[in-house]
Amino acid sequence: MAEDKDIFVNDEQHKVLARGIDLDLSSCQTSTILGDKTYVVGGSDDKSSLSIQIFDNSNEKWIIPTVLGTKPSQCQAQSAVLVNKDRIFILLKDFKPDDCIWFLEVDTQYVREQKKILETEVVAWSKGAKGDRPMPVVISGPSGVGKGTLISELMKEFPSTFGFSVSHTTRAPRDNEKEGVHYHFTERQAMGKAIQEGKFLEYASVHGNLYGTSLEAVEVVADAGKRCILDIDVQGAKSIRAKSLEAIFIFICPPSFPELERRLRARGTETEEQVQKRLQNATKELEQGRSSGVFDHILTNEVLEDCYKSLKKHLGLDGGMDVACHTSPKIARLPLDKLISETSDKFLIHRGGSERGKASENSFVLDLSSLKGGAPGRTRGFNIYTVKNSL
Ligand SMILES: Nc1nc2c(ncn2[C@@H]2O[C@H](COP(=O)(O)OP(=O)(O)O)[C@@H](O)[C@H]2O)c(=O)[nH]1
Ligand SMILES: Nc1ncnc2c1ncn2[C@@H]1O[C@H](COP(=O)(O)OP(=O)(O)O)[C@@H](O)[C@H]1O
Repeated sequence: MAEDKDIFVNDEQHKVLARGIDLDLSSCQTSTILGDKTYVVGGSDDKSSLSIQIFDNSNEKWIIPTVLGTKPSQCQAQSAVLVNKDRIFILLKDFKPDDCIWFLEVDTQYVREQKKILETEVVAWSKGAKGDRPMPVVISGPSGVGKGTLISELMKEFPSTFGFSVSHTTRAPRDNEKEGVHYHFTERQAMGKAIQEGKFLEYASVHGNLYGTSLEAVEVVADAGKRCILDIDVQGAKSIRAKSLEAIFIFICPPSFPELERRLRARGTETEEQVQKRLQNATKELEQGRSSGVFDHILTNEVLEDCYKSLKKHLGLDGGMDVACHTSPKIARLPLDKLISETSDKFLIHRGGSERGKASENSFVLDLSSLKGGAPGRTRGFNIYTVKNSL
């Protein structure tokens, strides 16, 4: 094992910072250097979130960056270290094991893109999550074609395999719809703000209302070890495809236009005006669905049972087993009072009180060598394991 390099901010790294930055060590402020910039995390009076400041060593000025992504709340950073030369790995204090690993991206592709768009200094939070994300399923099709019906059949038959991505929408709830189950019903202004803050994977204006998939909606399903199903329109499917998010894209067609109209009216959930709007949009959606090249499979929902069978076949579910795509992440209990040490892209985490620099049974290795994903979503693909004394 390479020699441990102490990166705990309270001592060694503090010395590196002899450039006029006084860290507030009582509030566990950490600092990390990348090029000319020193990223200082934590230490605000507001204990409800971690503050971030950047000291530009080239002109000795402080910068308050725009902070994107979902931030950790109510916490103090215990340790921080640069990984991959583009993000700061941050271990939080007093947090549950599943919640203490975070990444503050400072120079990833996402952050560089956002800097260009926003024309300001940008950093982005991404929560560390164990386990890989099973490939999501995107289902699109015109209103009334039977998407919801097919999805609820899948969820009923395979409750451990699938989880539904609950979208946000500005449309009013229908009588049978529940907040947080069918949609997160929201005000346009609040949704616009959340979109600006980078919290959405995609969004689109459909039938006069705003609809969108938040990153959180997809990640909570993946966190539960389930395969995410998204019921979104063609524009949303296109934008997910463009982001190269690995997914299976399925488009559902009606057997005929009159049958689509019959189903939509028979459902009885829309006013006449809304039915007309949905039917008008259906022509364009059907054209785009069939010809856009976005969809991997195009199914016709004539007889429900047949279409459902065909859907299952395309999803590799002919066997009918209901199993989670991966078991819930088994995470080694991370010690609280801890120090971390770096050995290339592996980090040794010592339980407080153990002799520093010596691996013990109380030590853990955090292996970041296969990091995947990142802001504005979760960072996945790392491992945690205990260290044997022989290391
Ligand atoms: N782009 C996008 N479209 C969505 C989202 N959620 C729902 N939609 C689409 O919005 C359209 C209208 O949905 P809804 O009002 O529930 O009506 P329904 O399709 O008749 O059940 C449908 O095409 C949905 O697939 C989303 O998060 N993003
Ligand atoms: N294959 C089918 N044959 C007849 N009716 C269907 C079929 N599939 C769905 N339906 C009915 O059509 C209506 C619209 O289906 P729904 O799942 O709400 O569509 P979507 O979610 O695409 O808007 C519902 O009343 C549903 O019961």
